[in-house]
Amino acid sequence: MVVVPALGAAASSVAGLLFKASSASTVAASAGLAVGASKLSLAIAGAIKLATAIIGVGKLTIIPFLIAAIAYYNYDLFDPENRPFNVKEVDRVYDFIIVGGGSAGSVLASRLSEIPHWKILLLEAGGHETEISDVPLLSLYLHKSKMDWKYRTQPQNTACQAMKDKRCCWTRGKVLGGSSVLNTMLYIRGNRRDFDQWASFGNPGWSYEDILPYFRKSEDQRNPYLAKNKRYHGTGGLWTVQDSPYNTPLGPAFLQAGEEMGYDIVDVNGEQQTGFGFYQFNMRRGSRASAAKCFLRPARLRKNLHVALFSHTTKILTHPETKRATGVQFIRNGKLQTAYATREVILSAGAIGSPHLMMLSGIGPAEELQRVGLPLVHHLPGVGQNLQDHIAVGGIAFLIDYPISVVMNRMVNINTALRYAITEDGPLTSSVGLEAVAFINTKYANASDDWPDISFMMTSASVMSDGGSQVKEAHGLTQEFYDYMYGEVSNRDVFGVFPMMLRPKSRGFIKLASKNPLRYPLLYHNYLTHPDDVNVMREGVKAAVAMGETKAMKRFGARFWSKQLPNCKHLPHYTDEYWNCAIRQYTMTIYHMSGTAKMGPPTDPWAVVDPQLRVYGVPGLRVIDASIMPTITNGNIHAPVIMIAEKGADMIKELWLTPSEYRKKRQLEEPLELHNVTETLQQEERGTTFSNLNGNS
Ligand SMILES: Cc1cc2nc3c(=O)[nH]c(=O)nc-3n(C[C@H](O)[C@H](O)[C@H](O)COP(=O)(O)OP(=O)(O)OC[C@H]3O[C@@H](n4cnc5c(N)ncnc54)[C@H](O)[C@@H]3O)c2cc1C
Repeated sequence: MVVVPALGAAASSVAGLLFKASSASTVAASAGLAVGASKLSLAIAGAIKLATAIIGVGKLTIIPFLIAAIAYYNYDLFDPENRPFNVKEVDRVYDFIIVGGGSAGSVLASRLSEIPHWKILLLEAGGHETEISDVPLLSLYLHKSKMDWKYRTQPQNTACQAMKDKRCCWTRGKVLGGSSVLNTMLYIRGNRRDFDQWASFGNPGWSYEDILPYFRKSEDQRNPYLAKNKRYHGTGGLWTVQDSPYNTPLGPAFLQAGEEMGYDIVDVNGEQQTGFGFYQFNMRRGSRASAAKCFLRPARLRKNLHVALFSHTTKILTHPETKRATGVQFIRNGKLQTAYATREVILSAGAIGSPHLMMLSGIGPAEELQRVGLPLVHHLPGVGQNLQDHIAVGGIAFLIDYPISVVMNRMVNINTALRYAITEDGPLTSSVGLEAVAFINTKYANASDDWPDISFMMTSASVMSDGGSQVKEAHGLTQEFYDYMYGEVSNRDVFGVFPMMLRPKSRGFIKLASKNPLRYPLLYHNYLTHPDDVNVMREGVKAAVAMGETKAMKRFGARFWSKQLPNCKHLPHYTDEYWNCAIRQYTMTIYHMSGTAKMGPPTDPWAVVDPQLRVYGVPGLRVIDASIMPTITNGNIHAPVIMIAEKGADMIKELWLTPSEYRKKRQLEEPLELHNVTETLQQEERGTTFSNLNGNS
């Protein structure tokens, strides 16, 4: 907890109000406790100041009250497992330097610092997460805040035509925990074929059977029914996975709609991906379980881990002859500083940050570096290429007749704030209304493959549910577009479906804008430039609209908000031509940028890292984050990123520990469940069935 000595008037009065209103006033009557209470009061006021400074004041009037309530009722703010310490001074030399304390970087710092004789430095450009970033319903308030890098793509005419300047907003976390602090916490692992395909590209060790133990390793599955399925799920890991504590009647209805459409109800992270199911979330007791919280906090007392916040890395240092990565330069407290790594530098700066930093350090396409006047260290044409993302179409909403959906001005009030703070449930634990998921096949997918090409993200809310205050801003929609399309249905009860295209064939890229490390790179999304993507996306939209016609959804009076989009009005509604135009207007990123430093064999000229995630031609440098995906996985990518980091950490240990040290560590780590799995597999080989363990049955 950061305590800010000079209190703002609003902060003090909310903290005071809370003390008066609560039974604590009686307790505080005792002199000893009064001291503690005044410390708590200071802490509450400090938390309010910090969170409002980061997120912005006045966006939501309930915020100061909510923070005060959380700080007051939440014992874990004072728990020893609190935020990691931010080192005052960075030492000169470490064994490993990790650049970027995001999803992957948090896992790596945690796992590598398990080895007491290794000294680790974690450099993060942002600061700490706050009480407000913990609240699932409010995650959209974090977009465009100080925790967001606030990237915008270059204007292109294939997508995002309804956005300001025709530029898509690419939110990325600039905070310890990275994008895991801003994301919607959906826990989806992808499809076994994704990883088998990675292996088939020439990446041994990355097949589904190879990587499945790493998913289980980090997982702490809190749904007892799913946890029984030990082949697919782990318990006792650092990363909590739980069901949503809050659902509306629309979630179960959506599953019934799936059955009407002929799909199974499945555990989408289990045996079969195709089908409908409730989402699971990376939450712990209703609050965000960010990568920083789950992986770094348990390591905060380790002396061999130095976490340096507000440290913007500007360059990877390399040896002039061997090209070996020797350290990094970074800006902290306005000063350019240097730290050296005796073993490895690991880039975990994300799919934009990692290739950007490589190019700034002379590692990338030679002609690109020459263009901006940077000296070449190593020519690697694939750096910044192969950019992939998942897109959906925004604004697909269905009006309903009952006051049951997530309408923000009804959901966020003093009662729900107190309920969240005291009982850790209620509407504020809803991840912006996301409730259920479907993996379906359009006519372009082979249904017998169980490799669906569209995912429905079902929400009990849509763009109009907050009266145009946050979603519109986060997505960068123009005011005219919002007013024309949704003005008349602002704050009405609706549910929404985002049809997300799972395996895009279009590829974007990242270029340097300048050799100044503080200037953002140029981002080219290239969405919908491949005709197959247009076809799949269009069919996905048609399927989403059809879903609203099921009996299960009609029970609520569901009717598609069918107003024609301003740029497509000239085309007959509901035709393929109309939808082909519509998908280019409110094109919505699902924030899954990946692939910009892809893994591949030495024979692949576009590969940036080898299957051990070591950068080709630059010894001592690895990339471990979303950038290394050769192809994007079939679903939201956070769980795969955590898996990549778990596997990456293990490969580093295997290289640098002696074989006996490594074996000992693995034996200690291997959780009980893995033994059970081996046993179960042996039983299966002997002919016993698996069905009693299968969460889908
Ligand atoms: C709004 C949003 C919603 C999402 N929702 C979901 C979801 O519900 N489910 C899901 O599966 N996925 C979701 N994702 C995607 C998922 O969160 C990301 O793919 C994942 O977090 C990426 O992890 P990473 O480690 O590659 O990068 P990040 O987590 O982005 O980490 C990169 C870190 O590096 C730091 N950094 C960058 N450059 C530098 C530098 N030069 N010096 C120092 N530090 C630097 C950054 O500040 C950041 O902390 C979402 C993402 C966003 C943004």
